[in-house]
Parts: sequence; C-alpha cells; structure tokens
Amino acid sequence: MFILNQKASIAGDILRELRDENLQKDRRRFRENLTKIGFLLGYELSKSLSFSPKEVQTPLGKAVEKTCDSDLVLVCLLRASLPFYQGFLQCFPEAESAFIGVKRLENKITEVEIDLGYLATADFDQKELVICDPMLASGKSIYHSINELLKLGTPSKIYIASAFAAPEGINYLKTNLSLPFDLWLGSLEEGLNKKSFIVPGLGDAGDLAFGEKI
Ligand SMILES: O=P(O)(O)OC[C@H]1O[C@H](OP(=O)(O)OP(=O)(O)O)[C@H](O)[C@@H]1O
Ligand SMILES: O=c1cc[nH]c(=O)[nH]1
Repeated sequence: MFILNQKASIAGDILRELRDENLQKDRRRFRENLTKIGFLLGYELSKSLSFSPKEVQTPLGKAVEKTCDSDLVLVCLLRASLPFYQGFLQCFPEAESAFIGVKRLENKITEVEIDLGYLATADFDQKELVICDPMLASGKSIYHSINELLKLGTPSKIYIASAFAAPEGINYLKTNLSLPFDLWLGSLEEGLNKKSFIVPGLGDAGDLAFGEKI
C-alpha cells in the first residue's frame, strides 16, 4: 500500500486545501485539487509499471529514455471520480477508460447500499485496471463496480487509487474482492462515522465538486 502523505511533499498542501471547509466552497479549486492529487498518485503508481528503453533522435543526437509499456484501463466512478480520474488521464494519456455510474443510496443510514447504473468500458481483459475513486469509505462502491467489470473480462492486475481511504473500506475490499489488488492512497484516514462518511476526510466529494445531489 502506497500512501502519498506519509512523506512530506507538496501533496500535503493540496490535501489540506481539499479538506479545508472554507476553501472547498470554491468548486473550481476543489476539482482542480482532486485532479492534481490524481496526477501525483498516477505518477507514483507509474513507478511500479513496466518500462523499456527506447531510442529517440533529438536535433543534436540520439538519446534513450525508458518509456511505459503497460496497457492501462482507467476506471472512472461517476460522479466524484471525474476530476480525480482526469488527473490519471493526464498522467497516462494513452490509456483506455471505463465509466461506471455508481452511487450510495442516501436513505440508508445504518448500512451503505449501492445503486449501479451506466457502464461503458474498453476491453480490459489481460490489461491493468486502475480504479480511480477519490473516496474509499465503506468500500462498497468500488467492490460492486469491480464485480460488474469482472463479468466482462479478467484484468492482469488491479490497482485501486483513492485520495482519502478509511481502514473499514480497505478491510471490506480485502475480505470480499475475489482478485488481489494494490492500493495507492493520498491519505489513510481514521475511520468512518455513523453515516459511513470518512473522518476527518473532506465531506461529500461529489457534492463539493458538482453541487448537492437532490
Ligand atoms: O466506499 P463507499 O462507502 O462506497 O463510498 C465512496 C463513494 O461515495 C462517493 O460517491 P457517492 O455515492 O456520494 O456519489 P457521487 O460521486 O455521485 O457524489 C464517492 O465518490 C465514492 O464513489
Ligand atoms: O466521506 C465520504 C464518504 C463517501 N463519499 C464521500 O464523498 N465522502
């Protein structure tokens, strides 16, 4: 498990702005910060992908750079993932994508239940799947999304990337997912409150990015 804020870096400034109850009222800044964290996590994740040296002709000679050989499919869980996923896409512009409409049912107070809707994906069979969701709370949105995807193919590897993650959600995924996965987190949080919101977290990422759901 990789945790971005375990080592002091500029990522801490971005995570702090995302959490700040006053600054997060600025939707544009909030979305841009989610994109930045997505980009930084994508960059960190790239260090575990396959690379090979490739020659390039410059105006002044030949150079060799190691470039990425991995076949990635980035998974965007609508809505809150959109700006976070965009950061991953900036990092991996050649990647293919999957989009899944998934939301927690708001009237379920004691236990999180999930509503799955739209699903459109590129072929990810034997490719590396990167699940991009800024909030890993109970883990059920990611769990059900991956289960729907697994009906359509078998990835060679699953990465799960979240800006904020609760230990409860991580344990839920470890217990229930049928395939192994690697976690890439911005911050590992204290836990969940009674409404299964991440504490301290940042609140409702989808509402902050796009407006309160009716
Ligand atoms: O781990 P979980 O308990 O499943 O919670 C995490 C989910 O909650 C949020 O989505 P939400 O249902 O609020 O929808 P939205 O993105 O459309 O706001 C967030 O984007 C995650 O997908
Ligand atoms: O804390 C949480 C939990 C789920 N979804 C969010 O946006 N925030």
